[in-house]
Amino acid sequence: MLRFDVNLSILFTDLPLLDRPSAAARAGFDAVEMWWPFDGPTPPRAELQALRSAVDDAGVRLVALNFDAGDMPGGDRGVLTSTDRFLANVDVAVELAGSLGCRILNALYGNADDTPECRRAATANLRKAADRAADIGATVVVEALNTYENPRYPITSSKRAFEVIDDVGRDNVKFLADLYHLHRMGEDVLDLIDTQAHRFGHVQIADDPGRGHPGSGRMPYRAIFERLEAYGGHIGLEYRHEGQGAFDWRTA
Ligand SMILES: O=C(O)C(=O)CO
Repeated sequence: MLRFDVNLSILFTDLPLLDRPSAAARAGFDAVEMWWPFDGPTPPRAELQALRSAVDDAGVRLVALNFDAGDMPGGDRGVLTSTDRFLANVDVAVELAGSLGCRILNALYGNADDTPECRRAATANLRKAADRAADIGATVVVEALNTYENPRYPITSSKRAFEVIDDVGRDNVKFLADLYHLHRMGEDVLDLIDTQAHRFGHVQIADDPGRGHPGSGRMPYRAIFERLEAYGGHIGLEYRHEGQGAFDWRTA
């Protein structure tokens, strides 16, 4: 049986952050995920507690959380190679995730040049994040993004993401298979699932073109969902929906 969660950083965005968990629950979702929702790596404890309460009170489960990734609306896509900022966030993010039973933490690589120096920093910082995440039994995931919407992001294929993961060499560092980004980059997502699903730490979906709900584009979602039955983890709904809330195509 497929388990879906809704990404509250791209859906329900017509509502204030703290109202989104309960809106997701009312829409029939029991699991949520989000990009780092705070300004900066170390928000005030009161803001962290307010988010915990909003998730708990809504009766939904946080199943995935991004580490601090900078100004996402402004085009940042991670701070992994900005060592001081990334490491300042690791304890905070892991503590927040742990307090909510969240076991997936997404470390976006950042708009960094793919130089040997950046690769060394990313590898070292992912190891630190992985070792801290292991304290709560969590997995750190590495995501590939498409170049059309993320022109400065260097991890743009499953192959390059697997290289990053292999360099880190930690069992709890795995791949975030965002099928929309990968399909937009021309990857055969059906073959990827067939051959690499054992390396997936998390899956996110949207349709291509348009990044709308499954069925709004040309991706083979019937075949994708058949193959994901064996995956077992949550599938993050990370699509755009122009109306209020989240369009739940499953009930369409
Ligand atoms: O920035 C995006 O498009 C993402 O998918 C981040 O997880």
